[in-house]
Amino acid sequence: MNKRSTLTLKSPAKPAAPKLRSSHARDLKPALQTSFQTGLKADSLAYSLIGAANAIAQVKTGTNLPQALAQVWAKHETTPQTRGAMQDIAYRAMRQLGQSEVLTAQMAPKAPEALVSALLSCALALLTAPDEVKPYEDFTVVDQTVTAAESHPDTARAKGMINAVLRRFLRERKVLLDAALLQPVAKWNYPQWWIDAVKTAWPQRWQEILASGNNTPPLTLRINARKTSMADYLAKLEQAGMAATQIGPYAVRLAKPVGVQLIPGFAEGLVSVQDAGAQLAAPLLDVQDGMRVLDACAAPGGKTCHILELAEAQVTALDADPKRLARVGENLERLHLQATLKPADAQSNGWWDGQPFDRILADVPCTASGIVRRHPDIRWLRRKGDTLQLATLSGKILDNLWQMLAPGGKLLFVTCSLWPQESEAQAAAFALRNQAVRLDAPGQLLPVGGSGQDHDGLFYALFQKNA
Ligand SMILES: C[S@@+](CC[C@H](N)C(=O)[O-])C[C@H]1O[C@@H](n2cnc3c(N)ncnc32)[C@H](O)[C@@H]1O
Repeated sequence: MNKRSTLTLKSPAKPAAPKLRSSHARDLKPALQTSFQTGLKADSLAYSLIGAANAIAQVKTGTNLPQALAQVWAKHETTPQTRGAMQDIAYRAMRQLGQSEVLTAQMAPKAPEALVSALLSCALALLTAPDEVKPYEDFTVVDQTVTAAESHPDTARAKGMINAVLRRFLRERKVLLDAALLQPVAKWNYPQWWIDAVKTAWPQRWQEILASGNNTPPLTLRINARKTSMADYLAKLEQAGMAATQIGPYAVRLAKPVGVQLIPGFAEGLVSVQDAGAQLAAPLLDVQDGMRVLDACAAPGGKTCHILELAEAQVTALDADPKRLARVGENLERLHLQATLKPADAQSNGWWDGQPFDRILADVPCTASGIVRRHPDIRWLRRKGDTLQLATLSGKILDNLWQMLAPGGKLLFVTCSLWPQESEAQAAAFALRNQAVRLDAPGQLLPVGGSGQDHDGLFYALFQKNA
């Protein structure tokens, strides 16, 4: 039996009657019924909408979006197309969440329950998309959102309200949007504390930074210098009919993002996917053949592999998360490279053999506020206090690693943060505490567009230990 007929069998013509909760009282805040099978057709927009809404509702309770989507996919029948549609809707919804929630508050008679609110956010993200990238007709979105609502016990009672809200939005779109956009959270689509933090840190460029975080990211590749050259790989892309631009010594940006399975030479290890800003790390570390190198926060291994593509070094790749460390192993294998993998805490030295390292890369855990265009859920998951907590952890990691650096050796400190507390202030305090010599490095790279610039927000500081 083929996949399609399996789907049809599982999909009755009429949605199963939703089971309503015994209590619908708002203050009980019931857990989401994430496993409920809706009976919708897996290839319908309604199915994708309720799946995406489920993921968004989970993000609101603290799960990151990739994990939330993976959970939805694990519990519900999906095809690659359905997963693609759910993902697309969920990412759009995250990028527009501020606007959608303000619009919902304007139109809904009372605060909707979690899944209802998430479903409305998914629908509104589709309805407010600019015409040129609008994936569905407005009337289809409204009809399918109501069908989705009807199919699930957490939303069925709100079906009428959802219908009324979406139809009102279509009738009064301009007035409603004009009013909503007076609120910064709706205009910029970030929590207010985040907007304030960007304004404080980057008073001249805060608007550009916030706006760029709502763009969809490019697909940038890193050429494997061991296996190919920029000229040869660009020719290969041209042969494959894929338009691309060189945007760094090893960086190529594809005009149109595609799945990795469609990238020429990916499986053979000719290229990897890596942001152009992240590709600065390995060259800055200045690794020479034969050196002992520690990549202290290595997973998933983008920078580990780049280091090994540039030099025959003895690399130890450390990460506190063994599952993430396994991904370093997979990447090394695809690229035919070798490193010693250590699941361990970079704050301690219990795992260290006492032999100093010539180079240390400290790509420390941080708020990831510089990579929100790739991870639009981060802004809704983070809390203001996270910055200080993560800066304290990374300060401990840096001080510990410094003990393991050979005299004359170099340590490269990297974050993908926009907050100075995690980056420049941390670098300055570290240099002072350890009498580290500060060498030339880019410092803060802001994730703003412009000619020749297309990278995430990263911070680089390079230190040398006195010989
Ligand atoms: C920014 S990511 C590293 C990205 C990686 N360098 C790359 O280029 O692919 C930070 C990593 O630090 C790891 N981490 C967090 N706390 C750690 C600790 N105390 N010791 C070692 N690794 C840690 C996380 O598991 C995460 O994989």
